[in-house]
Amino acid sequence: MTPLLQVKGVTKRYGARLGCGDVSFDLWPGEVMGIVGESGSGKSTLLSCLAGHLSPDAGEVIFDTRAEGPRDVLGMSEPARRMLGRTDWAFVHQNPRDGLRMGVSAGANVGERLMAVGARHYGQIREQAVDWLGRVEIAADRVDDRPRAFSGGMQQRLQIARNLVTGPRLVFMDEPTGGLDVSVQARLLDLLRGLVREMGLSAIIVTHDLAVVRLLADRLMVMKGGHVVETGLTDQVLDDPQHGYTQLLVSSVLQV
Ligand SMILES: Nc1ncnc2c1ncn2[C@@H]1O[C@H](COP(=O)(O)OP(=O)(O)OP(=O)(O)O)[C@@H](O)[C@H]1O
Repeated sequence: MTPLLQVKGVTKRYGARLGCGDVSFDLWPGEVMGIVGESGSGKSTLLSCLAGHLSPDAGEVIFDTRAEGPRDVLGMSEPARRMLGRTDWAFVHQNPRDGLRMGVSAGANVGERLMAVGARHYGQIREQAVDWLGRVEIAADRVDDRPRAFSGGMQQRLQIARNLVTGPRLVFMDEPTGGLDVSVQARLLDLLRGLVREMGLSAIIVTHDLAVVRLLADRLMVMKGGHVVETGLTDQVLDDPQHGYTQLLVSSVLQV
């Protein structure tokens, strides 16, 4: 089996400051990788490098594309990478406003992703959009409402529907439950877990919240000061942390 994503020695500096240093791992089809660490540990920098939003100073990111097999993401042209972002990849932002079009209806937010991959039949697009709204627990009679009229939790669920409707192979998530009330977070996590399992999604999830990775991630990477200090199966790392920093993180002594 070919890894879905191969990350080799990814390093990003901001001037003299290290964003992330020499990060390497393979992500396998259907696998969910969690990236945890305190604020400033390099999680977002790494995610941005992997998703092609930032150019690393060194390293390779190779993605097994549906159309052409393994391709070097960093060497791709911008249009090719944008196409990947509309087809094989999805990105769920912490703030739904960064991932939604606030000026168009909920149905259009979901439907336009289908159109971007070639869907043309209006009736079918609308039907699929309503179906997806239902899957993220948004009632069909809200299909014509704009996201602005939705609560934070609903906006996040809409962003998830918009991202998953085209059946991506890899979903990047940046603090998907951040900024939501605790009760809303729990519901969203349940929903996400159901979708990840049902669709056999591969995902990379950056979070501060160990409960999120406990529920969603098969494997965990712990970052500190831009470096990966520990990696392993989620339950193993959380139940029997080897690195002192992970032990602090798990015992919640560290404020993350
Ligand atoms: N645009 C930037 N310019 C300069 N330094 C940056 C920039 N973005 C991040 N950094 C630095 O890179 C390091 C890693 O930051 P990064 O945002 O990746 O961490 P993080 O783990 O995602 O933190 P948080 O959880 O707070 O988002 C930090 O030292 C940060 O100050």
